[in-house]
Order: sequence, then structure tokens, then C-alpha cells
Amino acid sequence: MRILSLGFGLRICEMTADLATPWPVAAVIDRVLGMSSSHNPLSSLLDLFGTGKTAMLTTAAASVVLLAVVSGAFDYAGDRVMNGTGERISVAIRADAYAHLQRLPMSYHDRQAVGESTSRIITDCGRIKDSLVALFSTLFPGLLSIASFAVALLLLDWRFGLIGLGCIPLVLVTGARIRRLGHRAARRQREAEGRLAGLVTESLRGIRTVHSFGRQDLHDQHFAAESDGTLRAGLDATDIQARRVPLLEVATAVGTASLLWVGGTGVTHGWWSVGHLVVALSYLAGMINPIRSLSKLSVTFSQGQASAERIISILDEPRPSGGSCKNLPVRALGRIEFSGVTMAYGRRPALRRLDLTVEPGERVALTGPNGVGKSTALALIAGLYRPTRGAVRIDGHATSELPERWLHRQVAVVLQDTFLFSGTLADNIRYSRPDASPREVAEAAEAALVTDFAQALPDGLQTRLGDGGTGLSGGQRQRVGIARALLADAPIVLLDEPTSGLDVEAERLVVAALRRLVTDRTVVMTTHRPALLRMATREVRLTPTDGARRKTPPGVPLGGGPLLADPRDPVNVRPAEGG
Ligand SMILES: Nc1ncnc2c1ncn2[C@@H]1O[C@H](COP(=O)(O)OP(=O)(O)OP(=O)(O)O)[C@@H](O)[C@H]1O
Repeated sequence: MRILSLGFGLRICEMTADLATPWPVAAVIDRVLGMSSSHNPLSSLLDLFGTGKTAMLTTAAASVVLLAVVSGAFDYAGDRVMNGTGERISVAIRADAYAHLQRLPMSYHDRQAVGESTSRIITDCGRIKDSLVALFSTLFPGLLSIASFAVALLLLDWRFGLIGLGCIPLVLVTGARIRRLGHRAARRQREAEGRLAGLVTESLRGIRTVHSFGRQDLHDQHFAAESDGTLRAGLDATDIQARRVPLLEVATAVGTASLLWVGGTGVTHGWWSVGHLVVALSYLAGMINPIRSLSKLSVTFSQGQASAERIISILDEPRPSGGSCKNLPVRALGRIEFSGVTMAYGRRPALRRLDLTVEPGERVALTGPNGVGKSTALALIAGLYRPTRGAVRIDGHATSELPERWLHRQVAVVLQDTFLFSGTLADNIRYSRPDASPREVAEAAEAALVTDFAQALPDGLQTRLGDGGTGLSGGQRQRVGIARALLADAPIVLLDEPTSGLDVEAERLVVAALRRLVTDRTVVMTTHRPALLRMATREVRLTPTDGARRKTPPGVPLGGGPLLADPRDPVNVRPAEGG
């Protein structure tokens, strides 16, 4: 607030200099060119260095330059302060929107394209910034100018003042409808741009597939179709903007012509001096110019408003409420319990009434056909989703009641494809525990057999990975993922097909690393690979009637009923293997 007051103060100083600017000219016209000797607030200044014509001309010329310098200096300082405020507020909005977006539930991210979300955070926040900067650097000073020049015109003569004030509604009314149309066009344009960003991100994320199938042309077509949408909306916005200019010109010309006519009549009747008329015309121009530049801003504001709506729609999305469980131990025992758990992403349940208990230290392998809900069960334990019905409990506490931070400390996950971030290998391992010391990171890397291949890299664990962790093979990435999970040192470990897609040798190394990870922890895994299944102490087979129902031919009744392991498929308990 203090910074805004400073900005306004600077603008008022600039305004004062601007208001004084036409008076030296008026003084020259009236006193030097000898047209009349009317009252001029700067008259005494004109006599400062002598009353000769040359002295007065020189003083007037110097005053014009001096006033311009003073006005320019205040303009510069005002811009710095006001624009800086716009920049700062928009950075804060972007940070809030990003922080909120990251914390939205997985169900939100499932339905929102990554490119679309990126476009909102980058482009929409950018447009909000443009609007805020325009608000502080053009709108506020513009309104101040309009008000100041209108008051100055009124003080000069009420008739001039009325003409000036009459111009304001004329210009505003012409702009109102155009602004409405502009807002609609801007909204369509931003929506189309968001979809375009979604397309680009998707095709670039799948660029290997695009290249493998040589289907660049297909993506070109999709891109062109979306691009066409942005182009049409953009052209509409440009057309609306172009329509505004002639209307404004006419409104401005009407105001100037009225003043010229009334003022000229007054001068010929000797009511005012020529100098006064010049000052009045200059004030009218000073008043109308900001109105014109303000109405030019309507495009910026329309886009800013459309973008603000898109950011607000993110901020309006409810974040999952934090769990209220108190007095939890630092480390859970690791007992996991599914009681009557049904989970539906959309309408179709992915899991139905699942009852399953995993005792601390057990290693349960969930098996079953594709799409039966194995990964969904793991995601529920990790707290990524909340059950639609029933409860998943850890040490007797429902995951929905557990504080997120505590839950994340109890559960470490190794996924089918470990996602690595750009940064060093060590940074990626430390991701699970940012406060880990370099020694702990090195130990985790050693145990997960990351050191074996890191040694061959130019900077060992300090080797930088590319965007998305490019530069490592599938097996190597999984070993980094295991090191990450080892460093987390959580009592519960979830393994979601961590060896699928690896060749025999890579699998052997990953399984060796996993053996160290699973020791003395509760483990729930999904896998079809015998090497990993052998690590399990129990196998629970899910069946389609338990999980997502397949589409059935008409007339064939769907199965149902509560789920444990498939009753026809005896629970397979194997002796635990040593780490
Ligand atoms: N994020 C999601 N949004 C909507 N539906 C989903 C989502 N994830 C999974 N599903 C659906 O839920 C069902 C169960 O999926 P899930 O991945 O849990 O099965 P799975 O047994 O792990 O399969 P697979 O063996 O192929 O990995 C499937 O029908 C799937 O289409």
C-alpha cells in the first residue's frame, strides 16, 4: 500500500508539471506576440530574467524544456514504482496458482491435460501480468490525467470544462460494446491456445512414438485444426480492436471541434485571450489522449480478464482436506487394511468392495489380469486417491484421516517407470529426503546398485541428467528409483511393476537392488515377473469381478460380490526370502 501511495504521489507531481506545460506557450502568445494581456499563472516567472521580448521568449522556451524534464523524471520514477507493483503482484499470483495446482488431487490432474495446465500457469499468468502492469502504468495515471485536465478545464472556464466532460461519455459509450465483444473473443482465444498447448505437450512427450510410427503429419493436422481456432479468435479480436479506432477518432474530433468553435467565438468576442484558448485546447488533448490510450487497453484487459477467469478456476478447485489424526508415531508399524474398498475414477469402479489385510513385514504380490485394479490398490495405499467407499487403513488409521506429510514418510513407491527430474543423479536420489547427507545418498546409491553405473559416468553421482531424466537406460532409472525409496527409509514399500519392460540382465540387477529395499518392510507389489514374485510371502489374485468390470456382451450378467483373493485361487503363501 505504501508503495502504491508513493506511485500516486509521483504521478501527481508529473501531472502538476504537465498542467503547467501549456502556460509558457500561452504567455508567449499573449505577452510576447502582444495579442492580449490576460491572467497567466506563470506571468511573474516570465519576467524573471527581464521584460524584454527576447528575455521573455528565452525564459518561456527554457520553462517548456524544464517542465518536460521534470515531467519526464516523475514519469520515469512513477513507471518504475507502478510497473514494479504490477510485476510483483503477478509473480505472487503465479506462485499461488502453481502451488495450488500442485496440491490438487490426482483426480483433477487425470482430467486436465498437462499442456493446458502449463499454458494457464505460464501464458495466462503472463496476460494477467500485462493487465496489472497496464492497470498501474496506464489506467491509474490515465484516470488521474483525465480527472486533472477536466478539473483544470473547468477552472479555466466552466464552458470549456463542460465540453471536456462531454467527451468522456462519448468515448466511453463507443468503447463499451466493443469491450464486451473483445472479452468474448479473448476468452475463445485463450481456450483455443490452452488446447493447442495441450496438443504440443502431448506430442512432444510422445515424440519417440511419433518418430517410431512416422506420424508427424497426423499431429500436424491436429495442430492445424486447433491453430485455426486460435487464428479465428485472434482475427475477431483484431477486428474488434480495429473497429474501435474510427469511432474514437470521431468522438475526439467532435470534442475538439466544439471547443474550437466555442473558444474561437469567445476569443473573437474578447471573452478570452488566444493564450487561454491554446491552453484549453492543450488541456482537452491532455484529457482525451489518456481516454484513447485507455480504450486501447481494452484488448489487454479483455485478455487479462479471460486469463484471470482461467486462473481463478484453478484456485477454486478444492484441495484435499488435511487429515486430522494426531499423536502419530514417527514410524508406522506398517499394517495395511482394505475394508470394503470401492474405488471409481469416473462412473465405473476400478475396485469393488476389496477386503484385504497386510500384516507388518508381509510382502504381498497383487496379481490378476490387466485393468483389474492392482495399481489402483497401490495408489490408494499411497494416498494418491481416496476410496469412493470403504477405507484403507494404515496401523488402524484411515488414509483419508492421515496428514499427507506423515503418510508420505511411511510409504515409499517404485513405479513401473521411475520419473527422474532434470538435475544430478544425487539430486534425484535425494528427492525422497531433501535433508539427507551426501553420505546417506551415496549409501543408498551403493545399495541400489546405482554406484555401479554412476562410476562410469563423467561426474559420478553428480552427473547431470537431461529434461525428464534423459540419459539413463530403463534399468538404470529403476535403480535410481530404488535408491530414492531406500533413502526414504519408509516402513511400507509399494512396487508397481518395477521390472516390467526390462531385459533379463537389467531385471536381475533391479531385483538385486529391490531385495535390499524390501528387507524388514511391509511390501505390496504388482508384478507378473517370476523373479519378483519369488520375493513375495503371499500372492493375492484379483479377479475382474473384484476390480474394474469389463464390458460384457448383452445378456451376460455381470459377476459381483465382495472380494478377497479369488476363492478359486488359493492364497499363495510362500516362505519369506532373505533380503
Ligand atoms: N487415472 C485413471 N483415470 C481413470 N481410470 C483409470 C485411471 N487409472 C486406472 N483407471 C482404470 O481403472 C481400472 C484399473 O486400472 P489399474 O491400473 O488399477 O489396473 P491394473 O490391474 O494395475 O492394470 P495393469 O495390470 O494393466 O497395470 C482400469 O479399467 C483403468 O482403465
